[in-house]
Amino acid sequence: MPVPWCIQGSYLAKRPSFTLDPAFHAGAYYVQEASSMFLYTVLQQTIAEPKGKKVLDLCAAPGGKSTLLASYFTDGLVVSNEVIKSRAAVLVENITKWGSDNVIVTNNDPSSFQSLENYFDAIVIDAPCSGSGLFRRDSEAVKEWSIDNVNLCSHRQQRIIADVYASLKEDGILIYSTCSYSKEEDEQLLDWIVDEFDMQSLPLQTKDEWHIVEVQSDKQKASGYRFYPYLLKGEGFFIAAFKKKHAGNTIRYKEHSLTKLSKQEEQAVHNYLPLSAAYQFFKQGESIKVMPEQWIKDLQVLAKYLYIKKAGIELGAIKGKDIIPHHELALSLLPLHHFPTISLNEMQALQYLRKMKL
Ligand SMILES: C[S@@+](CC[C@H](N)C(=O)[O-])C[C@H]1O[C@@H](n2cnc3c(N)ncnc32)[C@H](O)[C@@H]1O
Repeated sequence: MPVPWCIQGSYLAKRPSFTLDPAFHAGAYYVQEASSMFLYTVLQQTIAEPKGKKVLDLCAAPGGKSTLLASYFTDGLVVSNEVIKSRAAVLVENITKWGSDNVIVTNNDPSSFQSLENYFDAIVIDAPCSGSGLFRRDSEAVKEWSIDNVNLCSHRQQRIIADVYASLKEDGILIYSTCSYSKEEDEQLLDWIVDEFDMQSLPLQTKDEWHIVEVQSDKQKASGYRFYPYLLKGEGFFIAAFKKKHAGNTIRYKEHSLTKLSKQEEQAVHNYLPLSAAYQFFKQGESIKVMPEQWIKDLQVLAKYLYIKKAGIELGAIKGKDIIPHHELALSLLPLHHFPTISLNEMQALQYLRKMKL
């Protein structure tokens, strides 16, 4: 059954064992909660032309929103950031499986983005929150809830937004969401955004049959959208969108240079993977990576200010005359038609994944 507010989403009749599905390991789909997928509708209504846009997913692990963004901004650049190191590793795994070549994963505190003034066309902040929206399915969330934690989360959310505000361009879109029902993290936070910054709330269109509840912030300055599990098929969720009214300073970004391939290496790699001129190869240590050429300059800028965990697709390494391919290449969405393929049944695919002999 389709998720009504996201064309790519489907409800499953029952939860299968994903770990026993080779397609799951290949990144053919990503398992995520239906309410969160409303992000797709928000994007459609606020960024009708995704081509060439740069978007930051600031609180990205484990990667649900980032996979959705990568599929929406196929001709754009997605910077997928997670501050917690262990969670950033899971994010890298999920983005690798998804296979998009236009995602850069970073592992930074939101304050690191302050130097990138006027840089992003859109920022998604799926904020760390007190989690009351998950009470129905997660008994731990009930035990951990306290009013002190709600206040702590609200202050943290303010700090996070303040940290990245400068990096949003004029007319840039800020999408803010939580999985909390607390007004301190939702409606009151929206008022705080309008009071504190040059931001205009963007009302969204919803269909009556979706049963999403539109709310006004306490001071009536902004619209927000609440998802209640007793009204729709999805968990508790809150989302709102804003547009930045005026630009900050225009600055010249510094760049970190990438290691280019030698002519010989370039030729060997091109023979192995004949991609069009729209792609550029570069080296990181022994590994050869590839990214759309149009984002290479941005990668150089981002590498100057941020800790890059992953950029583009890892092709493999050159060993003498051979190219030793990396598994990431097989998981990628790059055109790989010229490689020989063999068909496996489900059992063989699982055996392969368990590193057993076929
Ligand atoms: C709601 S989760 C994000 C879920 C993710 N967007 C998805 O769709 O899969 C919030 C994330 O914020 C991260 N986080 C925690 N403290 C943070 C902080 N101070 N600044 C930025 N992110 C933080 C958490 O580690 C967590 O990964």
